[in-house]
Amino acid sequence: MANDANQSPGESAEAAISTHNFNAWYGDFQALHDLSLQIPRNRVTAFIGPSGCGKSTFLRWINRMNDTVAIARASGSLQMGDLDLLSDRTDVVDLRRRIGIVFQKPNPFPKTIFENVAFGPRLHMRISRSELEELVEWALRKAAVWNEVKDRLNGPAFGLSGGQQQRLCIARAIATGPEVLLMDEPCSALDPASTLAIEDLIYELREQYTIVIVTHNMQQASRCSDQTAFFYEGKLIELGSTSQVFTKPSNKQTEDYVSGKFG
Ligand SMILES: Nc1ncnc2c1ncn2[C@@H]1O[C@H](COP(=O)(O)OP(=O)(O)OP(=O)(O)O)[C@@H](O)[C@H]1O
Repeated sequence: MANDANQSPGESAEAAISTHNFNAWYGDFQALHDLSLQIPRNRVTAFIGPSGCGKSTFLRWINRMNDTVAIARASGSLQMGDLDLLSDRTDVVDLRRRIGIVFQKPNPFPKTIFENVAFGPRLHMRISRSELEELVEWALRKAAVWNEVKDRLNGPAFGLSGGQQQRLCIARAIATGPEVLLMDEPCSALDPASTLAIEDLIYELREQYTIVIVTHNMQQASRCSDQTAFFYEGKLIELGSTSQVFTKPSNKQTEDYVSGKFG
């Protein structure tokens, strides 16, 4: 794997998501301050920073998970192309089809392996049974888990290992044809072999998807991302190509964090 060190982050590639002067609160507590950044299309962007710095909050605003948090509010702009991600008029069901999310702990539905992947397409698309079967196979192949599950598609998803369940969740997320995949510490519950499998997958998937990964694992950010954003106390401190942020950070706080002095 290689980082895209020659790209000027967020500038030379077209932006999939852009935010300007974005602020977010939980009640009176301001969790994010004046964020302005671009997430380039078909790249992997890593969000790093110590616990509580607002990484997940930002991710949750991107696909409106915070709609269920009564005390959450935001200001500023957050756009996917022309689509205003903060508008009350935005169709949130369609938005979540376009922006998939994979969580820290694999969370398959209590259904069969097949039904986990078929769920989203059934909700969003009108397709025949044979088209659905093809789509499920395509998504499971793309998520690099097909060979392990092809003979047990009607078996329970909970019967899979943690790493397999997480790849199943990735298959479920891509089956509806999203443009963006958000991953909130997707490997933190996995063993090293499964982690490496998911990292390889993330790097391959970027050819078709825009990926944002939140991670506490510095090696992981440097292995599988093109650009890295360092957050601290709700502020974006530094954004650059991953190789620059890890080898020549321009900010002292970034340097201390990536070198393990705090966090
Ligand atoms: N539902 C909520 N209600 C109130 N405060 C919240 C809520 N969710 C998060 N916060 C607060 O917002 C701040 C940012 O939290 P967030 O989860 O975004 O941080 P994070 O950088 O993702 O942390 P971690 O790396 O530990 O997951 C923290 O101070 C947290 O306590």
